[in-house]
Amino acid sequence: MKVAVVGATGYTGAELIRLLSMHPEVTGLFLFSRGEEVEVEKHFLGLGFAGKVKPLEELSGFNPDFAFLALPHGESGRYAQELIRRGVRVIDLSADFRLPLEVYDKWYGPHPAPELLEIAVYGLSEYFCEKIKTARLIANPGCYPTAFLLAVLPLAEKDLLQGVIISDMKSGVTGAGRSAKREMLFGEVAENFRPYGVGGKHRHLPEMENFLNMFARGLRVIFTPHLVPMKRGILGTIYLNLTTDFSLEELRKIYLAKYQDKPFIKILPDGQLPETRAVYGTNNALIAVNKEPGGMVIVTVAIDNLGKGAAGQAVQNMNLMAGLDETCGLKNTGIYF
Ligand SMILES: NC(=O)C1=CN([C@@H]2O[C@H](COP(=O)(O)OP(=O)(O)OC[C@H]3O[C@@H](n4cnc5c(N)ncnc54)[C@H](OP(=O)(O)O)[C@@H]3O)[C@@H](O)[C@H]2O)C=CC1
Ligand SMILES: CC(=O)N[C@@H](CCC(=O)OP(=O)(O)O)C(=O)O
Repeated sequence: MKVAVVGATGYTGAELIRLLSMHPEVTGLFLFSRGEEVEVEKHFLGLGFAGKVKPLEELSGFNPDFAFLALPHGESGRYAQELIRRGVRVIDLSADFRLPLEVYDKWYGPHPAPELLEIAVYGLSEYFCEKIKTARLIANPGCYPTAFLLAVLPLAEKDLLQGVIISDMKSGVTGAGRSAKREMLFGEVAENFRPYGVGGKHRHLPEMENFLNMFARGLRVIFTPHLVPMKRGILGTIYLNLTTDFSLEELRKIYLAKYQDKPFIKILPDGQLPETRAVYGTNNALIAVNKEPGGMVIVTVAIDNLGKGAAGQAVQNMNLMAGLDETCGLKNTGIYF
């Protein structure tokens, strides 16, 4: 397969290069970004891929089987238009095709390609697998919503939840992208731990609620993200109220049954809890289910924001679209220490 990565000089771009250059079915990997043509090694010394990053203008003369858009919101939509018109299947890592138009406009501003929204499929691989297989345009989910939805949907889809869901999440700094921002400087982030977007202000809240509402009605989400002084990883602690009392054993059985044939989702046994180093570099999600004495369920979840939260899930979606095993090129990609 010939595959293009557009926005190859960013963090998710780098992770896509790492994964796609090792992928057994990718025979041609073509990289594009703003600026002059340069060797990949000039951007990412040691990444081990010997190609060049070409200027974005050259994308117009090129028809790959798949194009990954690793661009900022608003930019992706414009490139998707042109690629879809030429018959290229597109996996967009930005938020451009994740939400209904009126919700997108409210949180992100005017939509760059609203006419494509009707063909976009939300790329949460474990839940929309059949639609993903035949899709021309994938809206790859946000990192926090991926962790949240994987942790909550097994109970939501059985109508076992009520009231407010508290979603307390922490992310490493690569989640914020590679462009220079004062609040992401080493001096601001190192040995520091801070919340942000508190009080319903984070743009991943509507994404969580929109897809949660497809499976269960009447639930409200309180989402508080935090920035942790580490490079990659997301840890979520999610507090849930049940409609009926279930034992911990019964709850675990629901999760195990739901994800039994899902190779990237691991439900941890009693006594084990997720941690970010255990998913570093992988496409895995680790989930643990627990209950506190008052009856609330506490689901903890760990993913790599650049893995299952972005590039890993994007490659999983390409595998599904290409009719390959979904784990193709995604096994053994992690690092522990
Ligand atoms: N980082 C993460 O963990 C996650 C990111 N995402 C989403 O994936 C997308 C990429 O994220 P990430 O890799 O972190 O972002 P980065 O900021 O690290 O990289 C962005 C890329 O887009 C290019 N770019 C920036 N502005 C423009 C523009 N106006 N026109 C064309 N190209 C442009 C950059 O090129 P240049 O080198 O020229 O600046 C770079 O190649 C974003 O939409 C992000 O929200 C989704 C899930 C998780
Ligand atoms: C640490 C950090 O800043 N994280 C990002 C989320 C990144 C992500 O998943 O992405 P999308 O932008 O594609 O929705 C944030 O909070 O905005």
